Amino acid sequence: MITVLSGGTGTPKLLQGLKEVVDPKDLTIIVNTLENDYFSGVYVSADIDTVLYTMADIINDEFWYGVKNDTFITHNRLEELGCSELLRIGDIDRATKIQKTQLMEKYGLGKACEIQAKNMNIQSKIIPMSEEDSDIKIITDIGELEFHDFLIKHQSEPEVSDLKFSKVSPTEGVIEAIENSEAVIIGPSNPITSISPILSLDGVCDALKDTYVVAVSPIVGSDSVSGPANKFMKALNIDVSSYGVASIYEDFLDTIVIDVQDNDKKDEINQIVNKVIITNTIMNNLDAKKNLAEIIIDSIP
Ligand SMILES: C[C@H](OP(=O)(O)OP(=O)(O)OC[C@H]1O[C@@H](n2cnc3c(=O)[nH]c(N)nc32)[C@H](O)[C@@H]1O)C(=O)O
Ligand SMILES: O=c1nc2n(C[C@H](O)[C@H](O)[C@H](O)CO)c3cc(O)ccc3cc-2c(=O)[nH]1
Ligand SMILES: [Mg+2]
Repeated sequence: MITVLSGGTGTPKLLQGLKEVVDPKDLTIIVNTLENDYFSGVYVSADIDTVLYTMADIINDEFWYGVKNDTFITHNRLEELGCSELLRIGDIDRATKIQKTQLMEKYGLGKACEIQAKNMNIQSKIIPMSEEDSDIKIITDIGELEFHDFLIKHQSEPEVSDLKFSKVSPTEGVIEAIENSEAVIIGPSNPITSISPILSLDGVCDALKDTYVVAVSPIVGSDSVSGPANKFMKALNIDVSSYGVASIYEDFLDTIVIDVQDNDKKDEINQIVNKVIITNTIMNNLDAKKNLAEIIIDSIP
């Protein structure tokens, strides 16, 4: 069993490679839920839906959210009705979200994900990190912003001085998945708003210390490959580099995979992480995703 910790863009790219390299039924994916919220009366678990759609091969992988070739009839009509929604939710995507909302209210988010994964013929286990409501605020130079306001309305432009998120407890099965895994892969997701929320769950770090953990850095050079991870790390006075990423995970990390552009960082990272693998980590096509996945799997002792 291999467990993967995931957000909604970086790690899903890796998952497209991983599921070609290992049997999907040997994968358990623990997904960030910190930003989950209701939009237009529907529960949106953005990272979970991206992981579901990625594993079901229907993801819109231009944007890393929503279903490919979806229509936006309801989204556009809501706009005309003066009920414009912050997230551009497609019609097929909305159906999945409506069903998840109903299932969740009846059985909880964990069971809802299990039912939807089964309906999509997904062999891997997909577990939300928590079933509890959480909240994340971005403290910026224009005030305290909701995560999606910062990300979408303000296009991640404001300067960030801090982040605040609520503490939640792990979904049943999260700790057990880590304990029963021969390896845990921390994908190249945002270390602050996608991975750290999972690490902050009671029992996760201790469980990770007892298993083989390999992480892929989402930072290349002194910048994120995409998105605001660089701003969030800077706000928390963490070096915006693959070294900075290694320092976040160092208590339990066995191996880190960094990009060829970070060759000069190998020695300093080797001071805090046992093994440093240098390879191309820019996943622009399926071959690159499979290659990276193979290197990660081959690193498992
Ligand atoms: C908005 C975004 O959050 P989310 O959509 O949840 O995305 P993740 O946290 O899963 O990942 C964002 C993270 O991914 C890194 N990234 C993206 N593509 C690549 C790649 O090809 N290689 C690589 N090493 N990292 C990649 C990117 O730098 C981001 O930090 C968010 O928070 O950005
Ligand atoms: O930046 C955007 N992110 C959108 N996202 C992604 C969302 O902002 C995620 O929070 C980020 O990708 C970070 O995980 C959506 C996710 C969904 O599940 C459904 C619809 C959307 C729509 C948008 C959008 O219009 N713009
Ligand atoms: Mg996310």
